[in-house]
Amino acid sequence: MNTIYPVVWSNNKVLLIDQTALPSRYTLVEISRYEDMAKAIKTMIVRGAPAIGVAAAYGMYLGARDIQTKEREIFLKQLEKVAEILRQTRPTAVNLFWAISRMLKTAYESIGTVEEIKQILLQTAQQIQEEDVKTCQAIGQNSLSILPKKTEKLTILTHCNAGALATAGYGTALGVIRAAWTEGRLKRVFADETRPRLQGAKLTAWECVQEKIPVTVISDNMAAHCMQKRLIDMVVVGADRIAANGDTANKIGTYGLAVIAKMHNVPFYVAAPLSTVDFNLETGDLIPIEERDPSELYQIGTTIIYPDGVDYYNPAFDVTPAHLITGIITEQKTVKPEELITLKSDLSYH
Ligand SMILES: CSC[C@@H](O)[C@@H](O)C(=O)COP(=O)(O)O
Repeated sequence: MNTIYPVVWSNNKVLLIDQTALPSRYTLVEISRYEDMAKAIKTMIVRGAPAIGVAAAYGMYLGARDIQTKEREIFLKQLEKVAEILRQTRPTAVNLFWAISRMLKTAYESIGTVEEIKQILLQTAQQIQEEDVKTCQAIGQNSLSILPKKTEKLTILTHCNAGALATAGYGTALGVIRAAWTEGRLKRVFADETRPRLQGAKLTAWECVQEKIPVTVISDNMAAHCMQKRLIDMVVVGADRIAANGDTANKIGTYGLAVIAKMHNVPFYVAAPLSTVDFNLETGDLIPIEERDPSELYQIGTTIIYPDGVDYYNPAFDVTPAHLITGIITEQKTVKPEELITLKSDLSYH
């Protein structure tokens, strides 16, 4: 079950759950203009690769809606500008670019008046959103066959938030966890806190509490200890962009987790829709890595926690090499990273 929808189309505007306010406040932000959607993506009011894609698709419609022309060519030219602003928001999650390309392709291929094209764009954004929920549910179902075979219930560790909040609903890594919970296979989730923005502690833990899934939050540097103590049966994480060879960009800290999982023989799975695979990139070192403001590191609330005079480096993502990944769980099936290429045919929007 899942009743958390981070992006909702209602009364001609988009409502976003403000993920920067959770878990202390549950508030909705209304978005009626594409510029505000771009800002919401950049400031992480909405975040998580598939959710960013859905938000950008609605952003494209909002931008299209405000274009004041009946001339198709002028309309398409202005829509390209909307696309460019939305593309500038976050560089790593490929779902953003995938959704924008799909919306643009739809506009170019639609016949009819500008007003009719606008309506088709709204329908396409809604379709992207509906497809994503189904995709996540399929990922959850496909994961049931790869869950470690044990008579006892499983403890699964996850990093960051790849849940309903990070998708259109249900989640990818948390979709796997939801499916295992529903099947009675799950004992408990271990959620990495996920410095510096704490998506694990704030968002994954919040989602688990909503669904009454037992959750233990640990700081990131406790994961190795937990694996050494054999507290963890499996690791499952989401992805922001997967290269053709299976190298996977995900929230900073994922790579370290994969290294220690390998060291302790704990299976390490990536759960992601095919819209997160970028077959244009041969290997993970070509994936652009977002660097965010250093205040995310040195400031907790309004308190500065580092001394003056230090330098900062704040990459938001890292790349886990394919050889550390046990399998990639997609909506079609679970594959070894080197088999990912066999699923290529479905990807017409990159
Ligand atoms: C299903 S979401 C997968 C990833 O997007 C998620 O693991 C992640 O890294 C999110 O990063 P964020 O910076 O919070 O957008």
